[in-house]
Amino acid sequence: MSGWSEDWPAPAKLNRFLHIVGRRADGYHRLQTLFQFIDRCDSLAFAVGDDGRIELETPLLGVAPQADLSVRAAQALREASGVTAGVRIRVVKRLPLGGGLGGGSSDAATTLVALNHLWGCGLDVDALAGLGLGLGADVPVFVRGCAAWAEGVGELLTPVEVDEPWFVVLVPGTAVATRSVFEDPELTRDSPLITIRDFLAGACRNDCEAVVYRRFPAVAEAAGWLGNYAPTRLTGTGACVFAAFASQDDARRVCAALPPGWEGFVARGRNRSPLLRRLAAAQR
Ligand SMILES: C[C@@](CO)(OP(=O)(O)O)[C@H](O)COP(=O)(O)OP(=O)(O)OC[C@H]1O[C@@H](n2ccc(N)nc2=O)[C@H](O)[C@@H]1O
Ligand SMILES: Nc1ncnc2c1ncn2[C@@H]1O[C@H](COP(=O)(O)OP(=O)(O)O)[C@@H](O)[C@H]1O
Repeated sequence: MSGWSEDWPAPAKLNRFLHIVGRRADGYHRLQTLFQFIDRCDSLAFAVGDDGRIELETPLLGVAPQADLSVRAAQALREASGVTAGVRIRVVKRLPLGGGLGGGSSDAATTLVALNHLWGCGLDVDALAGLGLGLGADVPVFVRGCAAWAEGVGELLTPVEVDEPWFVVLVPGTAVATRSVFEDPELTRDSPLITIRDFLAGACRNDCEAVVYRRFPAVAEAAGWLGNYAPTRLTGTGACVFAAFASQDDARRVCAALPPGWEGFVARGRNRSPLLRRLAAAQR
């Protein structure tokens, strides 16, 4: 086995808005959303081996190693590329599970991009994004690494450049299962299509909020508290909520005022994922 690689970042994302605009024949919901990265990341390291085994050194509580999205990504890449090498994977987890920050999807994307390089698979970014889509709807945007306007179930991506504010992100102590939100009979499923111009004019929201705030009072309470400082929105299907601020100092002041026992952090919006910079450095 070779030594451990240096760290590879797996950033979180925010859904700056999320509209549900219809449903596919297979029951999946068609969305419109804008994905932007934030500079809050899990960190992954890899030790390539020649015994063909894919192993996770850092299993998550409640997730079997074989079900971990980093392991599933490594397996998918090995099958698609035909390489016979193995790998040990180490994840320093900073992103909450079931928080709507896409941590699992981002871990999968970073594994695909890093191992494509470390194993020398030679797949191009379209092939990696295609593999990622088989693991989760949010994986392709993390593989491509550009903030994006997304349609379909999140796989039809158009890169965008939008403002990169400082955000306060609150992490209510509860995980929201994406499936349970999409199954709720009261979910809005018929939002009209909007344009990027509508988004820029502020004509957007997150259609999951009513359902999530009703079912998870702790999320509603977090949104209510942050809403006293700035317009607040749910990311994805939650549980995290966020608000934008003009400066890091403004965002820090709000975070410093969090009630005791509440969790939150300050992070900067990013149109380019730090994963792209890391890959470029590895290729130099
Ligand atoms: C809606 C988003 C927005 O970012 O929510 P978050 O998960 O980030 O909160 C994501 O696209 C979520 O993508 P992902 O987290 O990969 O969802 P999956 O695990 O594939 O979906 C879990 C279940 O939710 C339902 N589902 C998911 C996505 C979708 N567009 N329509 C659906 O109906 C399906 O029943 C699916 O089996
Ligand atoms: N490496 C991983 N990191 C986080 N969650 C994972 C991972 N692998 C599998 N999962 C599973 O995926 C679920 C959703 O993960 P996550 O991406 O954190 O939430 P969300 O999709 O709400 O942003 C988790 O609750 C967990 O069961």
